[in-house]
Amino acid sequence: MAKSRMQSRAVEAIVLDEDHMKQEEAEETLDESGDPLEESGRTVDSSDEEIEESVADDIARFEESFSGINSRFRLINRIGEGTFSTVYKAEDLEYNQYRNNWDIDEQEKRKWSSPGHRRRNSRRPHYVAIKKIYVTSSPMRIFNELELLYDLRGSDSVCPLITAFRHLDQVVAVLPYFQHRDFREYYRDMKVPEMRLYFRSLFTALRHVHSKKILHRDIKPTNFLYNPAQSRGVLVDFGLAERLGTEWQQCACTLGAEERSYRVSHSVYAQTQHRPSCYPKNDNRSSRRANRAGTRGFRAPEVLLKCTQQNTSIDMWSAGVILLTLLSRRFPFFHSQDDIDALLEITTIVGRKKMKETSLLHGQVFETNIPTYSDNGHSFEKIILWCTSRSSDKNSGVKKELEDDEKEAVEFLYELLECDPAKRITAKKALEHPFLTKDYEGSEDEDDNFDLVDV
Ligand SMILES: Nc1ncnc2c1ncn2[C@@H]1O[C@H](COP(=O)(O)OP(=O)(O)OP(=O)(O)O)[C@@H](O)[C@H]1O
Repeated sequence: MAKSRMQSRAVEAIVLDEDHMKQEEAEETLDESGDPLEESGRTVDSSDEEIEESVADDIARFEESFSGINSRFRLINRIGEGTFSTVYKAEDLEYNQYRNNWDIDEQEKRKWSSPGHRRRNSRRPHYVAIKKIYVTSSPMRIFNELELLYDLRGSDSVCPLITAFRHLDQVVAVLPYFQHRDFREYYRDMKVPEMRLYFRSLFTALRHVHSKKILHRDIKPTNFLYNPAQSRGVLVDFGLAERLGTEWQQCACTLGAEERSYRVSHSVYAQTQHRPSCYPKNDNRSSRRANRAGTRGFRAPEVLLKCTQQNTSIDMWSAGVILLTLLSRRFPFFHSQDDIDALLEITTIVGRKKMKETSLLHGQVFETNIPTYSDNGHSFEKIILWCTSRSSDKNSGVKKELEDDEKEAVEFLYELLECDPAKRITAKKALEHPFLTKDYEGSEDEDDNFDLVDV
């Protein structure tokens, strides 16, 4: 009888011993995920294509250093290189020895095949993605990723963990290989009806993740492997994901409106409002600490403002940045060097007034002496028209407008790129939004069977 890998192998394979745990002290503290421009994000779909010599050398080194990997997998190519890992495509040589509940395609085929055929072992090659997590990652971080992936099993839209192995200090995670197209190949010409399909798939994944009270924290195109031909994508890379409520400390954003405004009106900031901006010479307050992990350009305002009670809505903001990218045909849309830059980029759009309000919401003060920021910012309609070279011509008096379906997309965009996390749309509600329900006959996906918790 075939064994299920998750039950029989992963658990015994991942033994992060005490010595290994101690390495945590030497942990790298990198919390910035890959640059959206620099990531390779390539997927090579034909399995036996010529590979570069440097890739072949890299594969040979990996096979040599990870004893036994050759007997289980035939490494084919390097398909991704991120900040925390290198991902290889490989053929699973032991496929027929296990129960492969994760293999939806195979299960679908078996469902329709004759009983005799069903008993026979599958002869076609089965591909997996082997994620070699860099040894500089802390054992806790690796364990966290594997544990969350295990908790998220059972959803079509989250790339499941098949198994994982450790050899000395090297950990590899084995995932089903998901054929997808590189975002850079289609973001310039994706039509609005295709965007509806893309986001239906993305929010189905996020609804599942959020229903388990997990924040992904790194939503960006390269972490959502989308196959336009199947209108289906899967979420990958839970390396920065965390459970809701991890290391929370009270932030002003969760106070009632009355209490918050009382605190603001009695703050040091309020007392210095009528004087020119001044700052204490020796400020002995400890600086605020909050999880800022994520990728530049995709971080929500509350992450940049170091909110200490971040929740699943940070992923909805990042999804909004993807929609803005698709509508504006600009990738990456935001290209900040640091958090201050990132806040200023958002301020350019939402305006100075909104950014001040958003900052106060989290007990922070936003001041800028850059004169070009307007108080009210610019509408997304205007920005999209600018970005797609459709600005109105003042001389000829021709006023350009967005197409009707783009206007619907923009309405949805405002719900995603809402600065106040409490008002931002949830994944569950997003799937009920007219932008995503239009022309869509009910949902048949298995994710509907999960207990949903509105967060
Ligand atoms: N299951 C999979 N099937 C196909 N390709 C995959 C799979 N998992 C990962 N990849 C490819 O590898 C790339 C890197 O994977 P992943 O994001 O998990 O690594 P990472 O080191 O955490 O990356 P980053 O620094 O971008 O966050 C992906 O963008 C994708 O192109």
